[in-house]
Amino acid sequence: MTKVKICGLQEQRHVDAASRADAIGFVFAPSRRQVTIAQAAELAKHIPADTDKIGVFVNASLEEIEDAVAGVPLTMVQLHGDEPDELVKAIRVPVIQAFSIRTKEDVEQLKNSLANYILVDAPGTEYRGGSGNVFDWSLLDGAGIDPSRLIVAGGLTPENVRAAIEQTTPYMVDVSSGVETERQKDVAKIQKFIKQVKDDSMEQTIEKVGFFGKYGGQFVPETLMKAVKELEDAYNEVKEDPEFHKEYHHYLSEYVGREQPLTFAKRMTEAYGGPKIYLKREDLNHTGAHKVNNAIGQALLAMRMGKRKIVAETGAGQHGVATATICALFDLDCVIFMGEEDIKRQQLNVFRMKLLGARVESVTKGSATLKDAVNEALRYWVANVEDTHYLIGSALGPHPFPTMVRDFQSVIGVETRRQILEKEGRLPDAILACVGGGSNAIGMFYPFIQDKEVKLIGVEAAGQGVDTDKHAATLTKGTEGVLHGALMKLLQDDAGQVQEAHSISAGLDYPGIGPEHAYLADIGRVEYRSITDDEALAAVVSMSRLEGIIPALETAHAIAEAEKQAKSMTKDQILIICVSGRGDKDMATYAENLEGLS
Ligand SMILES: O=C(O)c1ccccc1NCC(=O)[C@H](O)[C@H](O)COP(=O)(O)O
Repeated sequence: MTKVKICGLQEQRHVDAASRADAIGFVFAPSRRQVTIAQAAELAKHIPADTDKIGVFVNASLEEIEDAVAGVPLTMVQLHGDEPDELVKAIRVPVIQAFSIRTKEDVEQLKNSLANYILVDAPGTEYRGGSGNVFDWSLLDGAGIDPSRLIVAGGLTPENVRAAIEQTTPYMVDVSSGVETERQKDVAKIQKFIKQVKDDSMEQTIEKVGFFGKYGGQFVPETLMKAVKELEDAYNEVKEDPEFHKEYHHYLSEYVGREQPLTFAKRMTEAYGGPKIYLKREDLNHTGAHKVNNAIGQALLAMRMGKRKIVAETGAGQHGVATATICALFDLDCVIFMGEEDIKRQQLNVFRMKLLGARVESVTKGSATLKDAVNEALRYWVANVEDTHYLIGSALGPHPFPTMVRDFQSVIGVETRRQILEKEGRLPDAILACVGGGSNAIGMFYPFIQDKEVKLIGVEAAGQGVDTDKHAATLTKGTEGVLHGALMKLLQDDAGQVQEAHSISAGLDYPGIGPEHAYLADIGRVEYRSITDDEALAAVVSMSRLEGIIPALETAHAIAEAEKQAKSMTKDQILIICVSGRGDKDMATYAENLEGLS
């Protein structure tokens, strides 16, 4: 597959956006994109170990180049000036030599280069490179350049890069200007460029606004349409705003306590007898679960929109607690809808929300669980839409909610990807996460979607068994239907009436599934399995005793499936489990169901 280099990066959020690129370029030559060695070194700390860090120079001395190679450290050097062969030979890391292409003669000349790689670019305008101009690719036709040495640059964009690859079949493509808006790097364009190169019809379908394949959309009443569109516009704006990202990451680090470790589970690894097992520790977040990653992002967005009132739903209470916490932090008015059944199961969290200043509204309609809480929260939003933001807790609801929640939760997968590369020097063989609405899972999976060698497994709640009427295994047993503003897979009867879901875990007790999961299941990129209540409870005991970590009931579903998966995996393989939350909230359920535990 053609590799991708994103050049001229100067900010952390752009490095994060390029986390799936094969190479990052730092410009040390005079340029508006110029960075110092210290700046590049700081950014390089967050670049995965297997991503090349390439320094771009124009007629620099060997000493200057060596300082940067050691200081960042750089894994390659790109020469964009008139550097002599002696310099190329003296550099101790692989060298890329850039050539401006105007004529066939220019192409002939570059063949004499002693560099490991040859970069073909349009002639510079303002500086020696990064001009944003395209050269005539047909000049390379039949030139006999070794494709394994060829890097194509010059005016590439997400729109033309596939055509460039088809025509020139290079080893790597390189872009700078084409992923910028008004001379600044643009997160969405960086991600789109990488997707276009690395794949494929799948991701292009995902990008169809508001839909994942056929799933998703905005199936909302007329009265909500204005609010949904307003939210969509506001989110599109903040996505590109460096100040917003800075603020978001500030709270993640200073308030939530990120980044969270990727812990090697030594005793689980030994006990399960298969692959090396790592745990992504979302349980260590302030408030005890992954939910807070999304709550902070959406609360900041609500304030940008001038809304200081928040409504949310909660199932297990984790999202309710996260939302109440963030509302206390930002002094926002907060009302949380929670099913009466869940209120009984999660007394401790109900009290936490109240202590934090939120109003908890009990929902008695329907099965009095998560689905009904979402219904009521949506109703409340319709009635109060002028000054209230609906802070949805999972990757559900009308567009832009599923995309927005996924993006805020992707911090899980972005960190995990970097951490496993640092620890093991390679990507894992399998990743598991529990799935209710699907927010921890999509946040974990999304940064790995293009890594086809990584098996992604979502674990649903089989309750008392998928062949009973007491389960929440939506992807195993569901059919297409609309719920809470989106087309998804649902548990429903022949008349289209939504059926009650069941799981011992309130957070998985939902009859639908986020639309992106429905799509990923259809195309086979993610495999979905299900685990019963009893299997989950057994996994709670197993993990508590093997690792000293008491998991949430939701998380326990992923752990139980990990034990099964481990049986068919080998010792040289790596498996990662997303520990979406800790078990404190479930103590009453554990005490009741694990009575007699010796
Ligand atoms: O980017 C610069 O400002 C720059 C200045 C001096 C020498 C090289 C420079 N950039 C190199 C690159 O960014 C890429 O190798 C390539 O030229 C990108 O071209 P484009 O996509 O057309 O911006």
